[in-house]
Amino acid sequence: MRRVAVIGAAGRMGKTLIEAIDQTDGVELTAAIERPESSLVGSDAGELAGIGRNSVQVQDSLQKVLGDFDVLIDFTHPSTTLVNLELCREAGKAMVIGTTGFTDQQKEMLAAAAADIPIVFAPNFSVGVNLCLKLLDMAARVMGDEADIEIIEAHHRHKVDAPSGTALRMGEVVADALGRDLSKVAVYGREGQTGARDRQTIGFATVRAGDVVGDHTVLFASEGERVEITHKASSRMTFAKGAVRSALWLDGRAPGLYDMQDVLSLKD
Ligand SMILES: NC(=O)C1=CN([C@@H]2O[C@H](COP(=O)(O)OP(=O)(O)OC[C@H]3O[C@@H](n4cnc5c(N)ncnc54)[C@H](OP(=O)(O)O)[C@@H]3O)[C@@H](O)[C@H]2O)C=CC1
Ligand SMILES: O=C(O)C1=N[C@H](C(=O)O)C[C@H](O)C1
Repeated sequence: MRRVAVIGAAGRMGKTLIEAIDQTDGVELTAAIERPESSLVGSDAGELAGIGRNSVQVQDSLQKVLGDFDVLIDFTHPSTTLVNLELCREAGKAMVIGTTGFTDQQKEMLAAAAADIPIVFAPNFSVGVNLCLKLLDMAARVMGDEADIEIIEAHHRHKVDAPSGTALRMGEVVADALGRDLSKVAVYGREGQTGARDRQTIGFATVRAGDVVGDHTVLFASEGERVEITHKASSRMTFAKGAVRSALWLDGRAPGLYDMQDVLSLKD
């Protein structure tokens, strides 16, 4: 049985992860952690997630429970994840990281830690989005030189980073396929007298509204036709199931930085 800990246990993803672990054979929730100031510390993690009592008490520190799990699932905030990363690295614990909003420098810290522990790090753990990444590579190679490329994403009002990690990854996949450097060609929103569109650019547009779980569209628009590749998540369970699948996949894996494409065997 794979022993799994969830940090950010009271968050939107934390609660869904606890439910997904409960629904999956071969994994067991052995620790749940929240911010020390949280009023939910000490509560029952199963009750918190709405699945009934599971006798896992929410703890106020990862350090206290380092001996109690094999893999940590972390969907929190970049600064929190980086602290957890060092603790897991020292303790030799595997990690599944779903947090988004890291800077390039912070991503390098994840890569450095992966020299010592196995980590699955992905901006989106759904099967559908990872399939879309493959389709985007193909669409960019076929249409990219002729088409204007725009990436539109929508999320719930509580999301704190923009564009979404998924939208940025989609941009990277398209830019890589076309031999472009995303940091040079990305345009994050437009306003005023912008001038005509530069064909090389990849545009991003962000919507934040209500309870949208996560919508992404990549538009390839040329003269006379356009292709739109769209993914819509209607439940966080799709992300949670992918993260739990990753936790199982990490069992016995060598140190390294992996992503959901590795877990799904989608790499060439
Ligand atoms: N890769 C993927 O497939 C997906 C990624 N995400 C990403 O996951 C992250 C979390 O999203 P979401 O669940 O919606 O956000 P929430 O704000 O609902 O959850 C984050 C949780 O982490 C807690 N937390 C923050 N700091 C600490 C700490 N030091 N110790 C323990 N717990 C802590 C927060 O507590 P508090 O509220 O008190 O701050 C909160 O409960 C985001 O970066 C989001 O983009 C989301 C969905 C899918
Ligand atoms: O914050 C969210 O909710 C989500 N974040 C991820 C991202 O930034 O791409 C994935 C998903 O779309 C939901």
